[in-house]
Amino acid sequence: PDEDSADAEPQLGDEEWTVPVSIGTPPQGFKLDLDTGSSDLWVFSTLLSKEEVNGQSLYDPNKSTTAAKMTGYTWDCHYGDGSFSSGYIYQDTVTIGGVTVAKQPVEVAKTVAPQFTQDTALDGLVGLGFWTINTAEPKKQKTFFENAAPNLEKGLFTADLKHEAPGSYNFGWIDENAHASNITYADVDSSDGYWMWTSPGYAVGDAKGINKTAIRGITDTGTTLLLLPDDVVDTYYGQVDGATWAEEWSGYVFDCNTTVPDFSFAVDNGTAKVTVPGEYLNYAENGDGTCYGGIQSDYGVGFSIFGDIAIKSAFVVFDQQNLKLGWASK
Ligand SMILES: O=C(CNCCc1c[nH]c2ccccc12)Nc1scc(-c2ccccc2)c1C(=O)NCc1ccccc1
Repeated sequence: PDEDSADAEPQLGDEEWTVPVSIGTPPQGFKLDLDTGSSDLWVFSTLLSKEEVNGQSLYDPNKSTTAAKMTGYTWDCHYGDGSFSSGYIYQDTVTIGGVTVAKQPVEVAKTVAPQFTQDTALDGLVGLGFWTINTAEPKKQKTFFENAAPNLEKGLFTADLKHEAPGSYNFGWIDENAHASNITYADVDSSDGYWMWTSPGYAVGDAKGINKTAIRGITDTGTTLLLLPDDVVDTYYGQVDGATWAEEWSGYVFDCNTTVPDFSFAVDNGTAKVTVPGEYLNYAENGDGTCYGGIQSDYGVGFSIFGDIAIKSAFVVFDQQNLKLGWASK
């Protein structure tokens, strides 16, 4: 049934993907970033001061006959890049990819960080992590997916992001035409509120065997890059001619003409693996002839982050019912 599918438009050179979301009655339309690394659904709103808005669409609860203020409720998000957003909460009807949730907590922004004001490509986020890291006070609220799941055929959603091309998210079903290989599943540990799993190892370039080292990390559509443990990062860049850690860019950079090797990570006992093409790992030009790597260190995070660069290299199943994460090539 293809009614439960949302097209994801790539923005800003694959920095993020947004999907069309409608909120309220009559429906107000927004471009929201589906984010498996957080659990708040928040949107730019008419409560924001003019200086904090830069063309984004603003949700106006007063114009929605189905909006109901959650009196006394607030929310307050802070992200690892130092960005933040906060405000009040209304319940309203939310539709994404043909799936509608009535009375979904919609966190309306009263304050947003400059990073969001400057990001004209998005009007907010749809958290698709677990409710345990939702920031609503005095009581945490469920995500759009957690509220929708009971009415879906299967308690799962899939991400099929593509390199510099529209991708798609499906809710409740797996599109067998969207993936080439069998789907290999890993166990999910949701105790920290993330889609946390452990890859048994990795390989650089076309190396046949894998370096058996556990990489514990989250699968996070809201983070652009692939943040990995220092030993893995050093081994990878050891095979990139001229790559160095540059203070001024606070990350690994290399000459833009450098041929960058693929990076593969294993799934399950290493039977299956996902290969990130070298092309995706030359992430951005710094403007001085050097390019910024798509693989960087996860130092200070506490776990690794399999961000968009990894996700767009595969067809990914987020199975909330069975706490499994499925990876397939496409
Ligand atoms: O927050 C999310 C997912 N939502 C992002 C929403 C968002 C935040 N600015 C945005 C800007 C545009 C669109 C979405 C977002 N994932 C996680 S789990 C742990 C960390 C973390 C903790 C400590 C240190 C580092 C990361 C992050 C993190 O901060 N990622 C973003 C990032 C990671 C690295 C560099 C930049 C950003």
